[in-house]
Amino acid sequence: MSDPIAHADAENWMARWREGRTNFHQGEPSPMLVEFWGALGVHRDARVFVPLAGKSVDMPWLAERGHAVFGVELVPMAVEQFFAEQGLQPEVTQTPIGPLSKSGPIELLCADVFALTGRDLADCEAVFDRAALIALPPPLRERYVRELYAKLPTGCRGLLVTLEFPQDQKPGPPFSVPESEVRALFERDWTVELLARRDSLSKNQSFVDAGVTSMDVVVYRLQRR
Ligand SMILES: C[S@@+](CC[C@H](N)C(=O)[O-])C[C@H]1O[C@@H](n2cnc3c(N)ncnc32)[C@H](O)[C@@H]1O
Repeated sequence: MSDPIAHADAENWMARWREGRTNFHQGEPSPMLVEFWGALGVHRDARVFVPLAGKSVDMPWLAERGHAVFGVELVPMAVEQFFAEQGLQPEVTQTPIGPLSKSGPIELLCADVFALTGRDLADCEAVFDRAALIALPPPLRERYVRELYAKLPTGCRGLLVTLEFPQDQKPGPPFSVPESEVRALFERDWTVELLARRDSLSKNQSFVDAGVTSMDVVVYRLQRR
């Protein structure tokens, strides 16, 4: 990882997992996934890319709907915890960029997402991005969309979940990513449709405790042109 910002960010995530600072993790599938996945119209056997996957239970939820799931997560501890908590014993093979753990329809690659190639993503017909774009600081966000999303194939559909709150009231991650930034990042290559904007401050006590005065969760439907 030659980019110093990416390197510092990676170190930070390693430390978070080591120290158990993983309050982004949800024990239940993301409500926005459950509510809006159907709106994408992705067929059952489509392969779904889950970037910055953590140990998200959104992966088994997608697998239960018939999808093949391709998650990518940087931190080995997250990958180990995912399979242990799901009661699965994956088969592990080595790839040029990291170990790939596979159990049934779920593949979880332990690697830097920026190391993926177009070939790795060529057969992903959909992407689910929760706490991924918004986990990255501004310069990496730009790289993430321009480099990584650019490797997804034409016609690929995505569900993107973001947060919007006054960033000066609480430093990221997660970062507030306003609609204007989402459109500036994606609209060159992707059709962006806002599906929902919901007030979610009362569901995020740590933000209330930090003095944050407003917070929306925002969901977009993406389609690669
Ligand atoms: C905020 S968490 C969200 C995890 C998951 N999407 C969820 O909803 O629970 C972001 C995750 O991205 C991982 N991550 C950060 N930078 C990464 C990178 N460059 N490549 C792959 N994973 C990365 C972190 O280790 C962390 O598990």
